[in-house]
Amino acid sequence: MQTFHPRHFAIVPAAGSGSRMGAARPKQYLPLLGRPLIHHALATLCAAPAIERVFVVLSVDDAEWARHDWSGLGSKLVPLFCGGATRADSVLGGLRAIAGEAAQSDWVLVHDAARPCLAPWHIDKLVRELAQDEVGGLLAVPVADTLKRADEHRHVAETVPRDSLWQAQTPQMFRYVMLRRALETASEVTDEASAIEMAGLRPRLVQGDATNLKVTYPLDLHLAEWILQHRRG
Ligand SMILES: Nc1ccn([C@@H]2O[C@H](COP(=O)(O)OP(=O)(O)OP(=O)(O)O)[C@@H](O)[C@H]2O)c(=O)n1
Ligand SMILES: C[C@](O)(CO)[C@H](O)COP(=O)(O)O
Repeated sequence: MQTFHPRHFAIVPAAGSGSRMGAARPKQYLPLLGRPLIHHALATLCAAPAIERVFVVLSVDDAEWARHDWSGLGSKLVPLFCGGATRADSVLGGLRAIAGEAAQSDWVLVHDAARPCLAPWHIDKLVRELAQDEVGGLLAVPVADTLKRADEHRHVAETVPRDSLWQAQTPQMFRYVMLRRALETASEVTDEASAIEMAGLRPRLVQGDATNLKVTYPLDLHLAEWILQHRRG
């Protein structure tokens, strides 16, 4: 009997402006250890044996991609100039652009360009733990701090129980057709899992770790640099 093995594709949304970083150019192109920030996550994804192809979603008028040499990352890497106004629009644009290549039940791993410390073991764990899952899921870490909800004067209104609260990271891994349909109907979501939840499904939480941080503010660049410099293996 012939068995069908789903393939794994990566989509890397990289069409944001980095407004909270406040730099002169989008944060994905800021230098980090001598490379554009986005290079680090792309290198890890392109080197992952499980991943067939890595699609980078850039803004339609991105002028910076072509100024860098990506040839060292090999033939898996494909730029797509179809970013949208929001992260969700960019991911959906990428999914539509690869319609000819991805089969309905192939897996898609969506990973922020702004998370440069993605490691091979993050990808391996996600792919392994979700291999038999009906829905898919995401890397995440349990909340470690005590949580406060603020009132309008920035006084503590209440302490929020943190049991069962997790911080969502990327990659987030779902079947191609399920994710595309979910994003086509979802509104105002900040991650793929939210769109899947709105479709009535329950993504699985796969425990990651704090090193896979998102570079949002200037301090995060220093943290990312330190993590990459001190990483072993
Ligand atoms: N219209 C958008 C907005 C965001 N992103 C991407 O989504 C990821 C996570 O978003 P975020 O960290 O919020 O990036 P920015 O939108 O660039 O940052 P900011 O919100 O500070 O402007 C980033 O890799 C970013 O490039 C995207 O592809 N298209
Ligand atoms: C997808 C994400 O990285 C999960 O933490 C996040 O939601 C995207 O970041 P944003 O700052 O909300 O755009």
